[in-house]
Amino acid sequence: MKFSERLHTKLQPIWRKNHSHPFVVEMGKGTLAEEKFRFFMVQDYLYLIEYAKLFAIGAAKAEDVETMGRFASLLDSTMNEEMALHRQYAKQFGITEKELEEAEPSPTTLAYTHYMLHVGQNGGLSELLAALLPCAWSYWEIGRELAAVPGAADHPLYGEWIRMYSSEEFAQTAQWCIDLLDDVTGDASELTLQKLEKIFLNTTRFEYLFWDMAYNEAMWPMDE
Ligand SMILES: Cc1ncc(CO)c(N)n1
Repeated sequence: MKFSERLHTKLQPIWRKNHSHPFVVEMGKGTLAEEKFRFFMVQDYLYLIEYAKLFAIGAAKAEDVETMGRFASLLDSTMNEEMALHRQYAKQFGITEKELEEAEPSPTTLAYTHYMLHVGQNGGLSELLAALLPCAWSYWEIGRELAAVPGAADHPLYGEWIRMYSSEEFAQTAQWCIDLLDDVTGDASELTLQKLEKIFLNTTRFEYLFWDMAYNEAMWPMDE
């Protein structure tokens, strides 16, 4: 069994919880409150600034030119396509790019991005991939699931988001990360696989926290 299949099978219970989070479900139905989406967009922009750095670190850690080039293009598409979606939504909400960049990260955004960057900076390529894979993979699956809901992809506010994450290009990004992780773990020991599984589990859990944070618009509770 490929390592990615083992991860996907083993983590199905949490994976399902992520996909059935009210934020995700309501986005598909088109009933999600606009303020929750607005909160998510801003936090996700801050998240993506840090997430993109993982691709830069991946390029630096790549062991061949082809892999290095793929990381470079993932860095480019995250910053210039995925983040362009957020900038476009921000404009619609009357938030300037400066306000977007200078927004205060929520505790969950801080914890998630710092965990990923810690793993990416201190581990090898396989640790870095285990940390970033749940992000690309779960959004791809969520995009596809929501696109299958009749009318969801045409929703005036959420349709654009659904079309981005169910796009062929986003699918290719996720698939490339899956294949590379399988490739680099081809002859890894069971002990190594277990360590990687923990990292994948943690960022999968952080994905849940991120939906939950957005749904509850959760900043530091002691500041309220
Ligand atoms: C929190 C989060 N996870 C994954 C993605 C997909 O890139 C995203 N935009 N945000």
